[in-house]
Amino acid sequence: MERTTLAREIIDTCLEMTRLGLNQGTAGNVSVRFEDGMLITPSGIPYDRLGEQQIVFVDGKGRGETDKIPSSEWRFHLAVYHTRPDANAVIHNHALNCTGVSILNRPIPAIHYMIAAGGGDDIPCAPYATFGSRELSEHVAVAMKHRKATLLQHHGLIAAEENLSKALWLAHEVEVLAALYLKLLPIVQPVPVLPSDEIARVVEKFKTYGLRVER
Ligand SMILES: C[C@H](O)[C@@H](O)[C@@H](O)C(=O)COP(=O)(O)O
Ligand SMILES: [Zn+2]
Repeated sequence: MERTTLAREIIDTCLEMTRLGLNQGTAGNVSVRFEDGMLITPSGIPYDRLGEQQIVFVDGKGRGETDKIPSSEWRFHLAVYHTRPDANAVIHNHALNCTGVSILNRPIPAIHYMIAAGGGDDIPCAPYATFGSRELSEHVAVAMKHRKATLLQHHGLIAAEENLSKALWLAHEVEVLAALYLKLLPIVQPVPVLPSDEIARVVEKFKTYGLRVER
């Protein structure tokens, strides 16, 4: 797809993320895989002021464009593309419930079968490191090796998928799971979870979900 079209899709995704209540202010960032690197939102610019020309290209080695400042989190976006060949879009936000669980420094367990949308039986929580740091990108690479989404301790969420609309859908699903988990925690501990073999079954079913008639 052409660069300007992808840049527009990135901006529309950012605006929709805010409309859905998944983010606030200039928090968060969005990218898509492009050529040997990625197109990514610039740092610190409100989404409703973004134009296509402000979206930044960063190559696979982390070299950006001289006249633009890429998101401070370009390192972890690149780390996800390196770690997950299936990912073409990465979304980061500070969704309230995801961030709440991240502060507790725990993964979201298999409280509902939709956990499988993240590729396994939990949404992990990558250890804290300063925003924008190489250390944070290394934690993200580990957490995302076997998952499509991870919490970032004391920070927020990352979701990666084959395209932007699926990545946004996943970010929304994880936020719903995080909200459910936070509601249940004061009522019952430990919160009941589904067994791993059931989640593995659902992960498999999701690979063809909506693509063929179930028999
Ligand atoms: C301090 C930043 O807001 C940090 O939280 C970063 O992770 C973020 O979400 C937005 O930073 P950019 O505007 O640099 O993408
Ligand atoms: Zn952030």
